[in-house]
Amino acid sequence: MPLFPLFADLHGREVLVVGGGEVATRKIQALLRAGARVLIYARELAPALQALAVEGRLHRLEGDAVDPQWIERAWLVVAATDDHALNRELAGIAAAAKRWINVVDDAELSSYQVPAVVDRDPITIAISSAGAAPMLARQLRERLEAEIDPSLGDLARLFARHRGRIRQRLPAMRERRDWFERMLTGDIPALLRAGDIDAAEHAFEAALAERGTRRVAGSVALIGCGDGDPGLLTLRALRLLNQADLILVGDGVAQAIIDIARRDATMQPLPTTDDLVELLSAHVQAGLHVVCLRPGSGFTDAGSRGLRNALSERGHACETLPGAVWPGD
Ligand SMILES: C[C@@]1(CC(=O)O)c2cc3[nH]c(cc4nc(cc5[nH]c(cc(n2)[C@H]1CCC(=O)O)[C@@](C)(CC(=O)O)[C@@H]5CCC(=O)O)C(CC(=O)O)=C4CCC(=O)O)c(CCC(=O)O)c3CC(=O)O
Ligand SMILES: NC(=O)C1=CN([C@@H]2O[C@H](COP(=O)(O)OP(=O)(O)OC[C@H]3O[C@@H](n4cnc5c(N)ncnc54)[C@H](O)[C@@H]3O)[C@@H](O)[C@H]2O)C=CC1
Repeated sequence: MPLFPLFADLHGREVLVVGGGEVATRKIQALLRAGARVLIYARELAPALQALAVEGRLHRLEGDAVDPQWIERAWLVVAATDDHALNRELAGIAAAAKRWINVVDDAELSSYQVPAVVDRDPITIAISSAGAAPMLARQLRERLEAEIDPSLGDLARLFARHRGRIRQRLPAMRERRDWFERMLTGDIPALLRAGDIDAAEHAFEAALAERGTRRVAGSVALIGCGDGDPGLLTLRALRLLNQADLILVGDGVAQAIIDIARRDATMQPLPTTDDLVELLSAHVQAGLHVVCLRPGSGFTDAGSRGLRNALSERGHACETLPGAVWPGD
C-alpha cells in the first residue's frame, strides 16, 4: 500500500495554504468544509478566495516571502502555487519541521495527498491513486456519486442518534451485528430514500422493541420507464433496479430497461388484477424489495393514486418515480 489512509480532525486547527489559484481554491473549500482555520499566503487570490477573505473565513498572511514560522504554526501545509521552485522549497521547510505537506504539482514531494471524496456526511468515501492518475480517482468518485444515494447520511445519523439504546437493548456484539445487518437490508433505508424520516424512526423503534424476532420488511418502488431509453432513467430508479428482489414488468416496458436490472432479481409480469395491493403487501411483509415498472410516466396518474395510498396506509416503504416523458411540441 503506497499511502496510509486516515481521516484527520481539522476542526479549529490552522492549515497554511500557499498560493491562491484554482487548485488552492478547491483544496481550501474542502478544508473549510472540514472546519479548518485556513491561513493563506499568495501574491494574488482567485475571486472565490477573495470573497471568502471578505467574509472572514480565510486569514490572509502578508509579507515579501513565506515566513518559515507560519509553517511551524500550522498542523498541515498545502503548497499550491504555480512556482515549482517555491513549492519544492516549502516541502523542504515542512519536512524539517515535521509538518505534513501537500505539494499540488509533485506527488513525490507530498507527505500527504488529497483524495477524491464522496461526501455523505457523516459517511465519507475517499479514493486515492497515490498520484498515479488523479483523474482516475475523480472518475471513480463520479461513479460512486451516482451509485450511492444521498440518504446514506440520514441512515448513519439515525443509528448514531440511538447508538446508546441499541447497545443497551442488544448487549451481545454478535446479536447486534445480525440486527444491524437486517436493518441495512430492510425498509428503513427505503423509507429514508423516499425522504420519510418520521416513518423510518417508527420502523426503527419497532425493530428495536422487537429485537431479533421481527421479520424485516421490504419495500415497493413504482417506476415509470419513460420512452424506454435507460439513459433517461433517474439515478434513483437505476439504484432501485439494482437492488430489487422482484421486478413486476408492466405491458410495453422496453427490453433495454429490463436488461439493466439486477441480474438475480425475479421477473414477473405486473398483474392487472384488483388485488395488486394485497400481492405487493405480502411481498413487502416477506422482506422483498419489489419494483413495479410501467412505460411512460408510470404510476403518477390519478388511476394509480389508490394503489399508492393503500401501500402507504399500510405503513409500507413505497416510493413513486415518474419516467421522463417528452412533453411534445
Ligand atoms: C498528487 C496529487 C496532489 C494533491 O493532493 O493535490 C495531485 C497531483 C496532480 N494533479 C494533476 C492534475 C489534475 N488533478 C485533478 C483533480 C484532482 N486531483 C486530486 C488530487 C491529486 N492531484 C493528488 C493525487 C491524488 C490521487 O492520485 O489519488 C483530486 C483527486 C483531489 C483534489 O485535488 O481535491 C482532484 C479530483 C477531485 C474530484 O473531482 O473528485 C485534475 C482535474 C480533473 O481531473 O478534473 C487535473 C487535471 C488538470 C488539468 O490538467 O487541467 C497534476 C498535473 C498538473 C499539470 O499537469 O500541470 C498533478 C501533479 C502531478 O501529477 O505530479
Ligand atoms: N493537485 C492538483 O489537483 C492539480 C495541480 N495542478 C498544478 O497546481 C499548480 C497550481 O495550479 P493553479 O491553481 O491552476 O494555478 P494558478 O495560476 O491559478 O494559481 C497560482 C497561484 O500561486 C500564486 N503564486 C505564484 N507564485 C507565488 C509566490 N512566489 N508567492 C506567493 N504566491 C505565489 C499566485 O498568486 C496564484 O494565486 C500548477 O503548477 C499545476 O500544475 C493543476 C491541476 C490539478
